[in-house]
Amino acid sequence: MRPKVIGPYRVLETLGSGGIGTVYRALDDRTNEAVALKLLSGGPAMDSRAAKRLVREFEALEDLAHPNVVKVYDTGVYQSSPYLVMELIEGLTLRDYLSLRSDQMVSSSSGSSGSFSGGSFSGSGSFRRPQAPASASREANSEDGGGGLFDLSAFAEEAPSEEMASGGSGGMRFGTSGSAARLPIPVEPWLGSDSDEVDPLEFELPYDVGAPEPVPVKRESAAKLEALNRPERVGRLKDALLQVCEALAYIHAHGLVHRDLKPSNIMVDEDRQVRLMDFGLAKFLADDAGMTLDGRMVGTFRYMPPEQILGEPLDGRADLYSLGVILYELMTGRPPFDAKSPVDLWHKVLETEPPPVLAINQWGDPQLARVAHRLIRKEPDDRLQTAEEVYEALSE
Ligand SMILES: Nc1ncnc2c1ncn2[C@@H]1O[C@H](COP(=O)(O)OP(=O)(O)OP(=O)(O)O)[C@@H](O)[C@H]1O
Repeated sequence: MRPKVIGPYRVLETLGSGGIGTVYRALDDRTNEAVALKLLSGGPAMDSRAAKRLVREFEALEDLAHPNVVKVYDTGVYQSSPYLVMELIEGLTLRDYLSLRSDQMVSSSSGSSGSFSGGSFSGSGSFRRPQAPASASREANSEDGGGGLFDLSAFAEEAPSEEMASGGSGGMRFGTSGSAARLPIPVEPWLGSDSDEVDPLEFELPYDVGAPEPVPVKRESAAKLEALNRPERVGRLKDALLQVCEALAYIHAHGLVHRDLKPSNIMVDEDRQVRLMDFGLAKFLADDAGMTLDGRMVGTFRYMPPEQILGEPLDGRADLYSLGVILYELMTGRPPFDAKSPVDLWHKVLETEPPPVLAINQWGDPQLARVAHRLIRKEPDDRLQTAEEVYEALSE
């Protein structure tokens, strides 16, 4: 049941639940300021592990101050569960933001000003946040029993694009898990079954991405490609990525690696300002390792670089790999590697090359495609090396 009061904060509504807790919209009774309060809510077996994660999240965040990094204000303990108070972001996750049509944007420019409009806002102008389908992560978590080596939620928790398209043109799923409702946000039908089979060798790429896989690549339908390649959407994508690069450059300069970069951890507010969220997995490079202290692997498998899968030491280039996966996905509507089990996925990530972005989306922006492929290289040394370099490559 939702608490009414947590410390000096009055809980107003549930914003959503993630792998380690629930986020509430709350009011600071002392200042009357609206905040986001993340309350840790793991089961008994998860308590100490989750508590450590939250404390780490807070420690990593408390001294950070950057316009593209969510601000942490306070922390505390409520009924034996730690909580974290942060800046309330009225906005959308990057994926949902990019699925807005241009007529839902007040300004259709690709610059950094403008705001959302249309069905995505309530009458008061405040924003109703789409809920990541959390059921998969919760189920996967319980399969793991909370005590295994791997957190299976990491495999399932990032909603595949199909989730977005599941409502067809009727709308997008909202609400907490188990109580999904519909709000009238039309969603781009990116994915579906009507794809062409295309031999990747037919394509001449404007850059070297290594030998393409000798398997047919499913090219998306013209309608889906048109939606993905709308110039206004591509402009929004580039603008958001540049801001993510600024945030990453900042946290990397502070010796932090995010470790769990994914579209749901990137939010865009009404002014198109991007915030990097959820530093629960960030750790100082000094005590870096692929596992948490108690030997549990953390992170979201789909966005995990090979070195993280292998439990090797990580640096900022691990986040750049994740950024590459995000970019690949947002350009093609599908992840570079997909599989039904973590083991199959790891095998693919470690051993195989993904289809070239432009083989799936032949009208995709070649510059963005090039950046994506330069980020998802298996060897960290072969990638663009810093967030600044990515910023430059995106600005060319
Ligand atoms: N500061 C914030 N302001 C507004 N909404 C937030 C804030 N932090 C989190 N949320 C929203 O609350 C929901 C749950 O967030 P949470 O970080 O717990 O989970 P997650 O990022 O979806 O998954 P995980 O924590 O497992 O990576 C998400 O929909 C997220 O967008």
